[in-house]
Amino acid sequence: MAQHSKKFIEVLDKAMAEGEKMTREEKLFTYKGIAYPTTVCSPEIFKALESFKARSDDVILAGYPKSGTNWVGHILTDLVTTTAKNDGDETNGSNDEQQGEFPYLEIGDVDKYQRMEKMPSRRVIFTHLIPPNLPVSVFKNKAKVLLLIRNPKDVATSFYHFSNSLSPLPSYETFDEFFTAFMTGQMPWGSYFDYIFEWNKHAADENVMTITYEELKENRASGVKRIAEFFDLPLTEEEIQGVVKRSSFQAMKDNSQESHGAFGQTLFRKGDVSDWKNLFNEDQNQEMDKTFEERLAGSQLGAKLKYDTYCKA
Ligand SMILES: Nc1ncnc2c1ncn2[C@@H]1O[C@H](COP(=O)(O)OS(=O)(=O)O)[C@@H](OP(=O)(O)O)[C@H]1O
Repeated sequence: MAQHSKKFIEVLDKAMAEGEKMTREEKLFTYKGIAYPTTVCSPEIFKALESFKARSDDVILAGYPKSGTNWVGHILTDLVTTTAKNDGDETNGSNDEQQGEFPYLEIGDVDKYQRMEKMPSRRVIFTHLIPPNLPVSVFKNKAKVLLLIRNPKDVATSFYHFSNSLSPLPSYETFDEFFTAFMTGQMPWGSYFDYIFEWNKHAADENVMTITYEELKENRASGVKRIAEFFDLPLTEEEIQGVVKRSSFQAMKDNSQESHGAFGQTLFRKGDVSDWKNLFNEDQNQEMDKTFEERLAGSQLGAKLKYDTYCKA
């Protein structure tokens, strides 16, 4: 099944071609104190985004870059599309394929949000944004949000390799150089610690469900079932197993040329837990452990991340 497709590949191919021609300094711009890639975001889009009207039946996925958003986005799209087909409705679920929109909310053009008003329910929407930068209607209209989080050492590892393979992002000579940027929040979409800190304020909301990359790796079937229940998507056991099968790392990687084009070769890298052990040195481990302890250790999301299990050797 082609979950993404033409529009998705078109946006990414264009970004990669533009990125090739840019200097390091040109690749990011800052909006309200947070950096974003120039090739896919702009201050004009952020202004237009304020007018976006969320619906209570929207299916929203929130995750910091490199947390596995394409993976869980694929699961969500598959769940919504399967439910819609059962209802005899072939028009919703795969926004991108059928509606021609890029699934990440903050990526697109200034007219995107007007077009989205015409899209039938249920719309599947991904975002890397923190709650204060989301349109107010998301919380006001009680849209359901699935919050995806991943242990910070693997997020940093994935982001480092991604930055060095993808032309729209600034690259780094050494992991140490990247690590400094990551720890000081000089990253596209800002600091991961700020991200968790801000989302933690909504972790107890009844319309927000949190899932971790690691628990999904541990037991995909159980995670898929929980997600389907949260969004009231009534699939049969057989249909759930189909979604589980189609969302394995290997299945998605094998389908990546069709789903993500050239970008897929960079995106589907390892899909593992603990790859940070191949990159972090002792000083970097200590520094991140300390920052986690100071910023997130006592919080609800901090506990969900199971830092000691996943980030300590
Ligand atoms: N099916 C499946 N199973 C497990 N892991 C998967 C899967 N699909 C993608 N991935 C991994 O998710 C990481 C990319 O995260 P994102 O999709 O959020 O990246 S992006 O910010 O949107 O570019 C990236 O992690 P790393 O491999 O550690 O770099 C992908 O490999």
